[in-house]
Amino acid sequence: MRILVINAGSSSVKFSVFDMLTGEQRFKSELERVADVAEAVATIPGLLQEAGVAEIDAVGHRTVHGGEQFTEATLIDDAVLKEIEACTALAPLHNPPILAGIRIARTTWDVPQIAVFDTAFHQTMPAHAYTYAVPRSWREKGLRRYGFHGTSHQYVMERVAEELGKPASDLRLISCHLGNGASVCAIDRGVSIDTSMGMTPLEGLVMGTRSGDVDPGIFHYLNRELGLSVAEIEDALYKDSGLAALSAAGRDMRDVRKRAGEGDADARLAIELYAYRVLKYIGAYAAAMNGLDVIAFTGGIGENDAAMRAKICSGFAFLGLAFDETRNAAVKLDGFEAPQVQAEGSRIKVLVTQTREQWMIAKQAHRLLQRHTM
Ligand SMILES: Nc1ncnc2c1ncn2[C@@H]1O[C@H](COP(=O)(O)OP(=O)(O)O)[C@@H](O)[C@H]1O
Ligand SMILES: CC(=O)OP(=O)(O)O
Ligand SMILES: [Mg+2]
Repeated sequence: MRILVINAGSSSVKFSVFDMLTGEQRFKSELERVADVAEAVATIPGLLQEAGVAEIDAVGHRTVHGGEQFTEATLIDDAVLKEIEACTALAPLHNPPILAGIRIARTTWDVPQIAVFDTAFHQTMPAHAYTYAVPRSWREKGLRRYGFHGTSHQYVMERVAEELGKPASDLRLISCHLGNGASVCAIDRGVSIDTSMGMTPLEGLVMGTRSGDVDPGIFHYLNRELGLSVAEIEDALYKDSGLAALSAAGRDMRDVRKRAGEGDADARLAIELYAYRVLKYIGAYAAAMNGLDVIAFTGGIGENDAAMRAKICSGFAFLGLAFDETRNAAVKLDGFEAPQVQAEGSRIKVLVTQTREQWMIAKQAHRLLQRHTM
């Protein structure tokens, strides 16, 4: 059984082919800043042919928004496609390219296509975490927090549990997925109980081009004072905010770091603000779980930016986190390892690991197909 996975995120499209019998990755391709996901998908059959893996048994699609209707991996048919389309308004940056990918994949590979949802893992959140305090008639329209990056947070949970030799049900874990999009998730004994993204992937942390939390009061203010429409404001909060707005270095943390190193005050503030927002969420989630055993970092920034991890973790000495700067600085991930970077005797453990969204998607798709053929 060979599964092709398509992961269309906000800053890249990642393709992988896995042999499910051995778990081996037979093909991998990552395209950055893709203008047209359908076009990117169209190049894949040729690349698979070259790699000698042209025969595909199923396609797994990372699907960002599944609303309330999808709580697990789902076989895509016309009706499911329509339901995913209905969630598009909730993730305007993510769902359209994903849908384009699904449509072309269905015509390219005549095999089962499975949607695996970013939102599914967070369907365990209690009402007090997912409800917005807004009029009932709005809430009846689906206005609530959903959360994203669930596939990544779930992988991190499993990997951390494996590394520590304890079941996830024994751990209070905060997973920090710091990529181009970024979110923090409170995983209380194996279950997502809160996460920083909300109804859309706009809430929460400072991201590459997204603002994260802002006061909803800015909408009317900007409309009144600058004559901006609601659509223009939303567009700017998604695409012209975050790191990209804070300094002239743009959305890539590597460039922000470089400028900050040259003494640029805006870039320094961007880093400060980024770390502070993550720290605030970790503090809140430690309280929400009545304690904290592990902080885990993943995503491009979480995996690679040792100084960012150090800055965030420096805020938790009061909870018994003793950080090992040397171990942290030495982390260089090139596989599935999950090094620990706390000092000896630290009450809170800190792990760093590469996320494996594509592998998780393949596994869930595989499990679904096995259930269907039994
Ligand atoms: N060595 C590094 N130091 C700091 N940031 C890094 C480093 N390598 C990658 N990043 C950051 O990771 C982000 C992309 O993360 P990634 O998880 O690959 O994104 P995506 O959300 O598209 O999946 C970018 O902001 C990039 O700057
Ligand atoms: C939901 C989300 O923000 O995804 P990504 O980080 O891939 O953009
Ligand atoms: Mg991503």
